[in-house]
Amino acid sequence: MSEAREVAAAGDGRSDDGSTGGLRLAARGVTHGFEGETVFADVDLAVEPNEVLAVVGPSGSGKTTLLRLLACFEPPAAGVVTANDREVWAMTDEERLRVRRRLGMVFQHRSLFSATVASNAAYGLRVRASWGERIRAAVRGFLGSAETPRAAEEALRTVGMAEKADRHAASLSGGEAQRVAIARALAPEPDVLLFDEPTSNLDPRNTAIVEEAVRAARDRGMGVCLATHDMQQARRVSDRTAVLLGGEIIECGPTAKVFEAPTDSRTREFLDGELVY
Ligand SMILES: Nc1ncnc2c1ncn2[C@@H]1O[C@H](COP(=O)(O)OP(=O)(O)OP(=O)(O)O)[C@@H](O)[C@H]1O
Repeated sequence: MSEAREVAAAGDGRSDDGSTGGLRLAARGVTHGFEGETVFADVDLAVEPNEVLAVVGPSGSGKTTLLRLLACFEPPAAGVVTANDREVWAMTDEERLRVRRRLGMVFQHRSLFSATVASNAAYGLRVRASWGERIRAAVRGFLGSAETPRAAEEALRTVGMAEKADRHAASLSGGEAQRVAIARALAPEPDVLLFDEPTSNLDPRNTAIVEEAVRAARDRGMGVCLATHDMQQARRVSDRTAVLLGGEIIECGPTAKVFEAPTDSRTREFLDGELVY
């Protein structure tokens, strides 16, 4: 069976000719916690193609934990995570890996590799390349970053880091490293982006650059799940907002509606900064 057919048979959203359709990632009745303590229970949430979904909530409410479950890092304690309606933890390791390769992720404790900016940005492209491409690239010196693939270059340009492509990652400021981590996630054109506080280290100008990159990714058809405690950021970039509070999603809907006419009184209090957890 060809790889395209195998993938189509796995039902992860790629069509028979190998082209990609959208990927819908969802948590269904998900409960998770640590050391006997429940962080959240019975969470339902889906990241649709072509949308930015913001997950907002106070520190410690479980935003990172939820993103890690959607990223298939670990199975939930209860409930299921699905990719195009297939339970990811019922898939074979190979099928799940294919789903993960369709995700672009930036987590708070991101770490760049000890290599140049260009090599970091090209990482996802190297991982996704077929063995034949990898061998040809290695022969051309691509793996040693002698050449930056166009998609990596483009992603670096998107976050304003193209001029620093030859710099070593260790020499970057925190904000620059953050932007390179974002370029690394964007370069392979994933179907879904999972961004955990992607602008926490950035000044207003660079925050605006990243927010524009998020909108552009959405406009190219990607689904973006953005965890943030910056309410104004959620308002500026997201199409839908989910409020994670007190161990549950208390509200999820169009961003304008959540901000202007929330159905749960705790949402209003949280947005107004009156609810302290
Ligand atoms: N690996 C772990 N082991 C034990 N407890 C954990 C682990 N990861 C997270 N927690 C706990 O789970 C809860 C939720 O953490 P999480 O990082 O998901 O919250 P968050 O909403 O992303 O917070 P922040 O906005 O501060 O990043 C916290 O109480 C945290 O201490």
